[in-house]
Amino acid sequence: MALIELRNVRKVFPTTQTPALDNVSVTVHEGERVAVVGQSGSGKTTLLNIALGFTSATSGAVQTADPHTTGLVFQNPITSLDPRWKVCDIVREGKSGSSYEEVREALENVSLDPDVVMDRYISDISGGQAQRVAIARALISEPKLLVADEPVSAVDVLGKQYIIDTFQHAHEERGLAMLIVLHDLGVAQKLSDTIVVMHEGKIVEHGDTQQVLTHPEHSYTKKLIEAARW
Ligand SMILES: Nc1ncnc2c1ncn2[C@@H]1O[C@H](COP(=O)(O)OP(=O)(O)OP(=O)(O)O)[C@@H](O)[C@H]1O
Repeated sequence: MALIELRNVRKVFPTTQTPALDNVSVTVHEGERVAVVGQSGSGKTTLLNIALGFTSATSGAVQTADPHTTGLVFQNPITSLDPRWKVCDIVREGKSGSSYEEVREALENVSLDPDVVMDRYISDISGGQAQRVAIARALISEPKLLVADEPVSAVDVLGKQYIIDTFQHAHEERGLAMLIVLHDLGVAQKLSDTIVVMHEGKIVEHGDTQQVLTHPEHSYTKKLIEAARW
């Protein structure tokens, strides 16, 4: 069953002439992990916003994610989380009626020490820690699907590994499906079954992640892989 489906989607923002998305088709099936990669401005965030129903498509067919079974992680944890809230309240917000123990466990699952961070304000933790708090909030309700925009961008190498482990664990244990925007092809390789390569609003390559990354067909994908070696 499809959790998200975009078919031949086109998006033209009123203020710009060039389409942000041009004939884009992406499906996320139950238990499937789909990574969207491409350089800045290629349309990745627009694709997520349409998949979530936050932005409407100019044309094409869209089955949006079910908000009741979807966890969300936005691009910038510092601006997407209210700095006046405590960590424990942010995480609790992810599941109404969640207990103290559940909040502690959700923080432990992203390798944050609840004793250290629970009562801190978002303004008093690092960007990388805030990103992990956002992930704890998204996963506390054990959603079927995770939609995330650059969830590892603000974290250091170790933090990145913790997050990869958390996502992998949720996928293996309970079949978490994902639609995830990533800059880092190495992370995409570890975290996705299917990869979508975007360039200037178009999908230039789309298929099995290992196949695409080891045998890219499009020159743009080859360039991205080449650039990632540095
Ligand atoms: N609200 C908007 N109004 C007008 N143009 C927009 C709007 N949002 C995005 N765009 C344009 O659509 C194109 C795709 O933007 P989008 O944010 O989807 O790219 P992206 O791949 O997510 O980039 P990044 O990696 O920098 O987040 C860009 O040219 C951008 O300027």
